[in-house]
Amino acid sequence: MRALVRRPSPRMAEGLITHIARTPVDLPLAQRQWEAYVAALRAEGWETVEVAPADDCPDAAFVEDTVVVYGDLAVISRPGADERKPETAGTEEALRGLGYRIARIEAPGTLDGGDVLKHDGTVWVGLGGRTNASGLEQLAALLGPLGGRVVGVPVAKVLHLKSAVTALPDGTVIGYEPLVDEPATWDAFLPVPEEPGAHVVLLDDRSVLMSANAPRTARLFEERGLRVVTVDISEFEKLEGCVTCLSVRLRG
Ligand SMILES: NC(=O)NCCC[C@H](N)C(=O)O
Repeated sequence: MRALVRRPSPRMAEGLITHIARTPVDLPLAQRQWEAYVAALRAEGWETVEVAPADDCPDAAFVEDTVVVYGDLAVISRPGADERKPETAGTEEALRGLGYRIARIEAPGTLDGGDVLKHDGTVWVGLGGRTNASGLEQLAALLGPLGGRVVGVPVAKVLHLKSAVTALPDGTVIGYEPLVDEPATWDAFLPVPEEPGAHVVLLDDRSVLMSANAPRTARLFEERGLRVVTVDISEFEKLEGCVTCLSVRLRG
């Protein structure tokens, strides 16, 4: 099991914000938090592969947004924010080097990986923020032959679909309800009591990685029989990032 990561840019403090107010980022702390995030993945058995740094791109650490990986296919994204478009070249190079087939979202399509939630053959794509209808249609055409069924979901209250919802190993979709546009999209929707609790990275079929900033949600997951690993990512949360954005898991 491998995961792509990308170290934070020295310009990270200039990262984009859309829905929250800017508060100063502590860069040395962000760098330590990133190292600890990578160490947590490794401790859980994930080999981490670093995408070449993109130091001129303040948001480069949010590597998830640059690609959607499905089976042996890497769909290189076309980020909705122009500032982030140069981030994709390094991701493409890394995945080509790992042997993935490469496809690309082309203009006028835009799509951020953070808008794409996959579970068991269904691929929900958030529309309204960084991803547009053309990006969704292109992704659907690329994943359809591989068995991926793409479903559009409105996103207006937060940056990305996965800023609102993610899925537990059993497919239960979790979200902090005030920020979820249409909770009824999912049959198995579980509201969580804290905003940073809405994001999990699946480590294996009974373990999740989540922000240290959501202790009540962590207890809720433990009561459901999950093992919870926490990381402090406060400096990334100041830029609307969450645990999912900092890696791309490669399961193939
Ligand atoms: N997948 C994600 O949720 N990515 C977070 C990206 C945050 C970054 N500051 C941005 O606005 O693009």
